[in-house]
Amino acid sequence: HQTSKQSESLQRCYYLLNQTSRSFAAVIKELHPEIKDVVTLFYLVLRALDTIEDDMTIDPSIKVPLLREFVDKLNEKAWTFNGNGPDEKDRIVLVEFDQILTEYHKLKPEYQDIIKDITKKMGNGMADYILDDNFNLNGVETIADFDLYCHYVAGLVGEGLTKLMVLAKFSDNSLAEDGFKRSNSMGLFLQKTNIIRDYHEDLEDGRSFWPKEVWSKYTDSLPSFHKDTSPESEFQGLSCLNELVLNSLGHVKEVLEYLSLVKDPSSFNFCAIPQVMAIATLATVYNNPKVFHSVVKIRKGTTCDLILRSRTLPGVISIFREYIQVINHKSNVKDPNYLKIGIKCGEIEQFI
Ligand SMILES: O=C(O)CO[C@@H](C(=O)O)[C@@H](OCCCCCc1ccc2ccccc2c1)C(=O)NCCCCCc1ccc2ccccc2c1
Ligand SMILES: [Mg+2]
Ligand SMILES: [Mg+2]
Repeated sequence: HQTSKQSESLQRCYYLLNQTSRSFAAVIKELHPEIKDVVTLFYLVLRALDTIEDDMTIDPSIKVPLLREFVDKLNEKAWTFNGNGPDEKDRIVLVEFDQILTEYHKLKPEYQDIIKDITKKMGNGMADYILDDNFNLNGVETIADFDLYCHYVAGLVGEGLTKLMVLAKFSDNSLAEDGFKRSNSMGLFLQKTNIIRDYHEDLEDGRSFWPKEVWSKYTDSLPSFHKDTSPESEFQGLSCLNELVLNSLGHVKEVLEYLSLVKDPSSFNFCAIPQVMAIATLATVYNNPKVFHSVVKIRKGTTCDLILRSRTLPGVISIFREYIQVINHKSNVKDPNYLKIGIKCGEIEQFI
């Protein structure tokens, strides 16, 4: 008879999930049993790939081929990697990658194929955007680069999740019939919010994903927003930050359209909660000079309130409306993008 007890390796995978992402672990565990395991493995495989990308102690000449070939490890039975620096925060998912492989090989072939396809594209995309130690090679230069990099590391996750949910019959086929435009926006909204929020932390790690096409309008050197605390430099930094928030708001319409098409309640919560955290984070970082000196996070109490209110689409929409208002009211009339941000907020209010 079928025992309900999870295998040792599956239990270990849930341990690895909890160790590497409190926020996503909480929402993934909410999912229906039919897709909870495959989404957990999808997360762990991509987090392992990202742990290679994020590790600045791995030389680019090693890292680039490792990223491009990572997808081939999914054909192995027990591959592991111990080459991360000692301080790399999620190194455990690579050290214990054999546990993930054991469970990955038990998945239905069509689930394995979705994970493999996304992993291959993401690994090559990350490799295309590797910086060497003095910010050269092909960093994120233009706004098109910004969108493409975020497509590789987050938009593709949305695409893969949509394919998994449609295959498992937890979402309308219509989510997979827009060329994954809305799925892409789900990832870009989250990733762009993180990139804006992580300005200081990323520069400390020796990297940045803020597009040069934007920041070069406000400074000759991106670290100046942190180093130069003069009012003039702070004003330039805030104008740059606010322009990136404006760019991120361009995804809100498609995010809300996507959420309106997710029918299964557990899948809705899984999709809605990260987006609601993101709009709250965007409103908090908007016009906020603390971003240049620390990672600005939303308060714990706010998080609990947001989770409770985002169980239904009207609840999610009311949260977005509220934070769009916050951004509008925080706007500085001297900000070069003052009018554009007012228009964008107005457009979103019309739409919702
Ligand atoms: O190192 C870190 O802790 C942060 O790394 C960031 C970075 O390095 O840029 C960065 O790493 C990106 C590369 C690995 C992606 C791993 C991932 C994340 C969330 C998932 C959720 C469900 C299933 C699979 C998932 C896979 C990162 O984690 N950014 C957070 C935003 C990515 C959101 C992905 C995403 C996209 C669409 C979604 C739609 C619905 C629900 C969740 C969604 C989640
Ligand atoms: Mg990362
Ligand atoms: Mg990364």
